[in-house]
Amino acid sequence: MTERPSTATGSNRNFNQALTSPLRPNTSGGPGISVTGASPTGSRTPPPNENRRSISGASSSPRPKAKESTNTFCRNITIYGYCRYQDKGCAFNHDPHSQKQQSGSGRGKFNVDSPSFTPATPPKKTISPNVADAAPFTPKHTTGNTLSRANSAASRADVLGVATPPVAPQFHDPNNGYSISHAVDHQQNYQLQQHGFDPIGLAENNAATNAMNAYEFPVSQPVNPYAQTGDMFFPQTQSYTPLLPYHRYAPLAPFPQKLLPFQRNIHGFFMSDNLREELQRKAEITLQSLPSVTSILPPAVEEFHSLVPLDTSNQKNINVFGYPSWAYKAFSNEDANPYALRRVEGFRLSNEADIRIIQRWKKVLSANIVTIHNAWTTTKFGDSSIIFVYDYHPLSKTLAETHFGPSPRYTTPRHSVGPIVPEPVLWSYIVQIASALKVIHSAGLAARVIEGSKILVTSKMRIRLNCCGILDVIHPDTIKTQDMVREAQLEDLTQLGRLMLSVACNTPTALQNFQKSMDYIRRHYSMQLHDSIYLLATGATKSVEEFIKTIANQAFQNFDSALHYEDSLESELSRELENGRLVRLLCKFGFINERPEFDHDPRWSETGDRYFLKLFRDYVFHSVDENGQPVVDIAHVLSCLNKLDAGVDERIMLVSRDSMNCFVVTYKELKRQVETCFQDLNKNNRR
Ligand SMILES: Nc1ncnc2c1ncn2[C@@H]1O[C@H](COP(=O)(O)OP(=O)(O)OP(=O)(O)O)[C@@H](O)[C@H]1O
Repeated sequence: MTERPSTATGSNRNFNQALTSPLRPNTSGGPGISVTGASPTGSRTPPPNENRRSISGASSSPRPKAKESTNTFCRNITIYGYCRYQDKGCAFNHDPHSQKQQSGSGRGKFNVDSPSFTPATPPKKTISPNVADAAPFTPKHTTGNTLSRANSAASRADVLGVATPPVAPQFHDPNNGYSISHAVDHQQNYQLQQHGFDPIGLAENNAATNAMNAYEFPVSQPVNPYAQTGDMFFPQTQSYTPLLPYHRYAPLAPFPQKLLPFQRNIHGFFMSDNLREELQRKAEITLQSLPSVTSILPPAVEEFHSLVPLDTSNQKNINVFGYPSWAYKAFSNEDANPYALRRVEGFRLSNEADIRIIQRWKKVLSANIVTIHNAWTTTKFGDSSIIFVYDYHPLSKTLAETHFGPSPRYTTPRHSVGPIVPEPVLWSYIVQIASALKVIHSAGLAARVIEGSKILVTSKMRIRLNCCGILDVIHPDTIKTQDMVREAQLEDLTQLGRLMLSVACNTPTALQNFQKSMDYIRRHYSMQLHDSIYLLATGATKSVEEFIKTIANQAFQNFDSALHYEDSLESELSRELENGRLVRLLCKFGFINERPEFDHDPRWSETGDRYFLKLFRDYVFHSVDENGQPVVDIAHVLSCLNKLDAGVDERIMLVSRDSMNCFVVTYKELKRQVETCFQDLNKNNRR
């Protein structure tokens, strides 16, 4: 479908009023310019005087005042060449000669019959040499039309994210010889009157219209295209001032593949499949539930319900806490969010004050610690248990499962004598755990859970200390004094060394033969890593601050990797940014298109502005090529929707399904129609 310029755009003002029936050609020359000639009814359009008569209900031409009747020439004669009421009581003047005299002698000095103007002195034919030094003309304001022209030429390039040079405005309609530049000028004048410099026009405009102006007057009229009064899809934000054309994609670095400037694959528009899959799996596992008939768990514990066990084995292990412990996922009644409940089985709280230390743990916030929220005792499990509430991290595994489980992440490489676990992985673990310990020790607490089974791997290289605070509640005697806390902090560092020894040697029993394990590390890793693990594991490191100084170079490396990862996530996010807007737009279309009835009007979605939106939907989704084959082109869809959302001035031609009518409209007008229709639907539904 080719885009055709409108043949008249000067009288857009009455567009909405003119659309009483979509099938009636728009003879007023509004933005929906009809290209058909005949009225659908085939009847003659009544003369204006006749119209007036039928509306007023009188049986003859309206009776003018006495003075008017003698002077005023009948308009029916001017327009139709005759007046059918001339001899039936029409009181206007029907004498063409008297009219000529009137126009010749009366109001206007110049008319079509006036002789052409001939200057008395012929103009000088030479141009002053000073003209060459005159300053070049620079337009004061950039208007939307400039943008529109560039956009129409770059329609596909826009959506493909290809930079296009500005296009010279060389539009011409060969059929009627009407230069589009005239239309553009009319349109421009109209816009200037309506939105640009006419204060009344500005005052009358609503936020939706202003939103469009953002693209016409990017510098002088910065307004928020998202701010639309009373629109639940675009909540109003005051502080945001857009200056860019929002319908164009601008990909952010880093770029995973090197493509030529004109190339763009479909993944360029959306987030990567891997990330999408990971997020979807996390969502899926978060929402997983157990059928209540098969569950032996209580239906609810305090405010938490829908408990799902997280343990992968049902063996009771008392190694860490001295009591068996179990982990469950559950949803809160209060905020509907998922949490991880840690139940310590068979524990009886002897002193209420012991549980208060959780208040101090709640304030320990670190990216490498699983945040604790609450703790209480319960008998809901048929025994006396204590429950600790933590953040839930879906799809996480413990460090022990990751490295020593049935399917470890790192295995002995074939034909290789190198280390099993890469050194950067070990440094990443060390830096992250040291960072968590720094926060905990600064708060005057000790972690006491530096164990493979109590460290969660929540994404590829991201680890968090789990179960912090539990030992402080169930064994309060071990941290009664400052010295005891200090000792526990040193023990944290020793445990870190031992854990890293095991991970580096890829066996949980590495400590049993300490010397042999250290030899392995010396052979396969750097001296810095060897020395760090040795000093930690032997208890020679006296504080976490001291330790952090010795690994500062590794901490910076880790920091740099984290920033790179953040960049790539931001790049992924930017690809989804536009999609959110487009989904909201499609939702609006869904509300409007094909609506069976609104306001007791079964034809609502087929008439007025809605008819244009229906044809636009056909243009976007139901186009066919020259062979009648459906055009399934997502770039076309994205391009159209983005331009509609931005409300650009580019024109498109919409053709009715029977091909009997076609209309030339701009995206800007369509956008206004979407807003109007949606607000109509929404006017009684402010929730
Ligand atoms: N906060 C949490 N968010 C999500 N999953 C968790 C959370 N805490 C624990 N898990 C998961 O629950 C499972 C059991 O955790 P747990 O700490 O009991 O490990 P374990 O190996 O069973 O240890 P133990 O033998 O000491 O009971 C693990 O797979 C772990 O990933």
